[in-house]
Amino acid sequence: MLRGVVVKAYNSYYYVQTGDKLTMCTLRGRFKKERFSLLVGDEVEYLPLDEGKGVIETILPRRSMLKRPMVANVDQVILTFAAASPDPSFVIIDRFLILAELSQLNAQICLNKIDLADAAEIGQIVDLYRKIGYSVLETSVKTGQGIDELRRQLYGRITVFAGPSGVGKSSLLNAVEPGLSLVTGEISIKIGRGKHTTRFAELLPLAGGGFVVDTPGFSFTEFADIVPTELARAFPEIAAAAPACKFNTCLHHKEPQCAVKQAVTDGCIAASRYASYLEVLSEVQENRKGY
Ligand SMILES: Nc1nc2c(ncn2[C@@H]2O[C@H](COP(=O)(O)OP(=O)(O)OP(=O)(O)O)[C@@H](O)[C@H]2O)c(=O)[nH]1
Ligand SMILES: [Zn+2]
Repeated sequence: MLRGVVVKAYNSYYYVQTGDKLTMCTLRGRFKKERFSLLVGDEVEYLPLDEGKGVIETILPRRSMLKRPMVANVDQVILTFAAASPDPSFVIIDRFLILAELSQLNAQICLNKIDLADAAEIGQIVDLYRKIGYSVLETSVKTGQGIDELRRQLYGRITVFAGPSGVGKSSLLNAVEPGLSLVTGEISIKIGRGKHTTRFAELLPLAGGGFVVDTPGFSFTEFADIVPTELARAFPEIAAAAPACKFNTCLHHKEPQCAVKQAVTDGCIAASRYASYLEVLSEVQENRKGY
């Protein structure tokens, strides 16, 4: 029996990667009776047959599951932004972070095109997010800065790259591993019914082990599903301050004796983060009125 990771599901075959070998597997019949849905990212044990074929006998327990796209065992999302061209925006960074947090993904920030930016300005952004507890990697495909570190972050893990269009996601991946081309495109961060992608996710294996999820039009669970009182959970520093609010249903907006608003006044919570929180809160509240 061999062990591997399902990298692609197509025409009732599961393509299982073991080292640099790809095996075209079918699923043992009993799984079909159980209506078990095997996902890209699942770890399996299979019996190898002739001609690069095999039969999947065991599915190992899942560590995590991302719903849209359906991928098992995603270890991290690398939220990529540009230090310039397009200019970074706090609210866009925060929107991506909210979506990652609500999908319970371990989020890292990558600030690319660092060669184009003013160091002091970028330092402010980097410090703000590091203080909250996010890891921020500064990279440049042009000068090679941070590429080795990014490569180390990817090895041995299943990673989703996300971020606005044109920030350099494909370029970064190509710098990490020449020849690997990611089908990218802007994530839908619109409110309401998002676009559905019909193409299934696929895992791209990296030479040093680990995989990158190739997901065109990738969208996290959308804001539409959020209950207003749960939004604060997507902001680690707001969630940390909230227990000291007078009301346990506090939305940190108009309520009196709000510890979050106090922390913003004291400078403990960044004003830009609180502004992003309020912006998304009002969208979430507006959205729920339609139901
Ligand atoms: N100066 C500079 N330019 C970069 C860097 N990384 C990428 N670029 C350029 O930025 C442009 C966009 O890069 P892509 O890799 O296509 O961006 P993407 O995020 O994959 O874009 P989508 O496919 O639209 O999601 C290209 O012209 C790249 O050459 C960098 O570190 N520095
Ligand atoms: Zn409050």
